[in-house]
Amino acid sequence: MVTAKVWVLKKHFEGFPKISNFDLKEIELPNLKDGELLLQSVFLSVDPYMRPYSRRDMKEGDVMIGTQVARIVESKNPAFTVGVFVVARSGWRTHFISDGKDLQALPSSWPESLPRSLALGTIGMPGLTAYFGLLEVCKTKPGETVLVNAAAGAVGSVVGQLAKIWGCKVVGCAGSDDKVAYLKKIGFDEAFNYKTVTSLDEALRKASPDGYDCFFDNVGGEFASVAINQMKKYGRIAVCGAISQYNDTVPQKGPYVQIPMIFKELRMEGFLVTSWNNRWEEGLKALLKWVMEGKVKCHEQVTEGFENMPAAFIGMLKGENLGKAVVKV
Ligand SMILES: NC(=O)C1=CN([C@@H]2O[C@H](COP(=O)(O)OP(=O)(O)OC[C@H]3O[C@@H](n4cnc5c(N)ncnc54)[C@H](OP(=O)(O)O)[C@@H]3O)[C@@H](O)[C@H]2O)C=CC1
Ligand SMILES: O=C(O)CCC[C@H](O)\C=C/C=C/C=C/C(=O)C/C=C\CCCCCO
Repeated sequence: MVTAKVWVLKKHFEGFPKISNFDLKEIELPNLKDGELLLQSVFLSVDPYMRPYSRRDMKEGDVMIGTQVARIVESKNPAFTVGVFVVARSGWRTHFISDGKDLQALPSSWPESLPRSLALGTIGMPGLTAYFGLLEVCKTKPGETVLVNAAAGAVGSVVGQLAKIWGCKVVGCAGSDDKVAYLKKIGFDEAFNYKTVTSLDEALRKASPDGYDCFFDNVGGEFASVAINQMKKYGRIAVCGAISQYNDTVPQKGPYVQIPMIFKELRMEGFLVTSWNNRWEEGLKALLKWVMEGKVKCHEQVTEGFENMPAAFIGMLKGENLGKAVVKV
């Protein structure tokens, strides 16, 4: 019998998550039935969506939702062999049983030298979010100017690098000077710390006096309200996330955006990366190629130890991560 450790949502979040919202439990896993697999998590992801989705999809006592890179340690399913690594969506667990239907094998061309944790970040759902958000929502053209916030994060850092590959000028903002330095290192044309600028409006205008063709919005809120007024005519806004609001106890009341939307004939489109589920293989292949060619740089914020998952999650929401936040078990 294998004992799995799991993190459950003890109490729904009110405002910012706290360690006390979580409970660490042990579950004795049964012996495998025919067709089943036993897997051990090796890297687990902590993502912003977990905050809003927990209220929508979970009840207190449930195992926290999430994805992981896991290794098959026992198999009674001829389609899967021991030792193979997969991406699963089994939540915050050290070990779990699967029938194999919900597992995605890492691309067969995955080099041994490449950290498998990237399958949770740049060469995984966040990277795909950047890829499809830019390609299919922003529809960037060479020579255009792209703005991205939370730019040093899992999604934002890929947005900026893909926009550079696709011939754009890229402006990014992040919440620390170290992150701003990182953005410039990976090729952003302009970058600023939104927490320390005296005026967001001035900082955006200085970074791109002619305005922005595309705005890849990961943050929402006041930033988005200011940025929309600096969009060029016929600009496109990809509404990817609103992390500035996930932890609100009282909904923010931002200024209305209708007037610039109409006057500048903007297109603002919300999207979920799962809308392109049938093209994830295309995206992963492209992202893996760019990473191997050195055209897309990766950075991970690795927290050691399953017992530190809540702290890693809270830290990511507070901006303590540079690059994709993952937990190494
Ligand atoms: N639509 C979709 O399919 C998907 C949407 N998303 C969304 O994309 C966004 C980025 O996700 P991801 O790359 O995984 O996360 P990140 O790796 O970017 O980590 C979150 C970052 O958000 C920033 N942040 C947190 N709170 C605030 C705030 N109040 N104001 C401004 N910035 C804040 C912090 O960076 P900083 O130092 O810059 O403050 C923090 O590091 C999220 O909104 C997420 O929900 C992600 C995946 C799929
Ligand atoms: O199991 C699930 O459904 C989670 C799937 C996660 C998976 O890896 C794929 C997609 C992740 C999408 C992330 C989306 C965002 O981060 C956007 C977050 C919030 C938007 C508002 C949600 C409001 C819910 O009430």
